[in-house]
Amino acid sequence: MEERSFAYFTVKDRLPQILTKVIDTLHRHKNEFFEEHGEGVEAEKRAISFLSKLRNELQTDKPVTPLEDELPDAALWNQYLDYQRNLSNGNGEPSWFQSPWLFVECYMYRRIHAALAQNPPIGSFDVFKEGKAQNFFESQEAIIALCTYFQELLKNIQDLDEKQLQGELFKLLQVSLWGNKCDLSFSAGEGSSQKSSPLQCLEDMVPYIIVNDMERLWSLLINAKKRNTDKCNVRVDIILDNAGFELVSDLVLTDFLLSSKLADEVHFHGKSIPWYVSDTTKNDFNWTIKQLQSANHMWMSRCGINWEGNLKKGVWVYHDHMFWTLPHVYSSMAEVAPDLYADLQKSNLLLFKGDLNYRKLTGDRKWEYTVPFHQALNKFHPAPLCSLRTLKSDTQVGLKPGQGEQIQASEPEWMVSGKYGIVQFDATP
Ligand SMILES: O=P(O)(O)OC[C@H]1O[C@](O)(CO)[C@@H](O)[C@@H]1O
Ligand SMILES: [Mn+2]
Repeated sequence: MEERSFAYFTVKDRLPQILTKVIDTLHRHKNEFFEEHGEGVEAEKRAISFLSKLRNELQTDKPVTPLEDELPDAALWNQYLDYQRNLSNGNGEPSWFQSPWLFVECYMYRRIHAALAQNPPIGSFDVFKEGKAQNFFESQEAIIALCTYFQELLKNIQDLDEKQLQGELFKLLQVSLWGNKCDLSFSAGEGSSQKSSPLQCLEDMVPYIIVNDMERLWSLLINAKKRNTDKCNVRVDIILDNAGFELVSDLVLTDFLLSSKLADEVHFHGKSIPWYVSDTTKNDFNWTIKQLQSANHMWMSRCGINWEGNLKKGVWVYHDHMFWTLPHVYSSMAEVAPDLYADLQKSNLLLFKGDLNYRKLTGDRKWEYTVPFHQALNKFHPAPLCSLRTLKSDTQVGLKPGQGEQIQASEPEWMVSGKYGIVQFDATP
């Protein structure tokens, strides 16, 4: 990791802050563990000491050590660690600051998971749950605005012509894109909710979409719809990112795809363990739909009820595969998780949400800005795919010559501020 780079500051400042918050959260829940399980205080102490040790290893730049737990993915992690060691040319064990940013960040979340998973009865406690729920509640107004807009739209969706349908798709794509501003690892767990109405300022934000392939997405979807016969369903997959407002915006987008008959089934991919503070797990997914259902607002609860129905009917399917919480970049998916790769091949379109997914799609390298997206994907191509991401890390490809330099000149922080976004598509196999 380069000293004074964005990666360096993340590992030096942000990751220890996140660990401190996790420790504090466990402390605060001590009594609750006791009341729930009649025990748990010992487990909480053990987990805290494990986490303090982890924070110390990070802050004093100790070697990154193999995982010692027996969780199902431990062997794959340790193989990856071996591979990193070989890359460091026999210079011993790479330390936290000498290892790639993507790897150490993933590794930290995996160790947090181990601290809890190894300590029953608090093994399935999600240390980030509170923050995710808070983000949801603080975005209440925006969620109401979005659900209301969407339910109104559904009333006459059958009567919309192609142009109008395209316009609505573009709106909801943008809401889902900007929803990606609301993640919590970026702010080290400090609040980051959607405060204003998500639909109002879309027009003003168009200039900040620096790669905008929405037209190409539309062509793919409308052509698939026209070709569609009863026998062959159009399937869209969405690789989710953050819970809270972003998740609601993704659910609205995917409901639109079904309701407009641009798609027949949607598959969601979430994380199987708590990840990057705000990423969506199965619990968050179900919790969010339940919250909407029982909300004291007609259109919010209508959304929740419909979505529960979609899951029951099987037109919405939730998956979590351990691959999404491994450190591997996506060009190794075919080899490391061939079952997942084969499943994604059944899709007509893969939507990847968020910054971390983009880093893993592009191998998290410092590419020249003008390198084609297809090249950076490095043969990862299970199906046509699109990244919807606000820029929060210094990887960006597929720009026009001079475009990156021009933005850089007026806004040095453009790659990490979350202010710019992309809708970047690649369909070539
Ligand atoms: O939720 P997102 O969009 O994947 O963003 C998470 C991003 O925030 C960061 O944690 C900021 O460092 C990045 O590591 C990561 O890419
Ligand atoms: Mn995230």
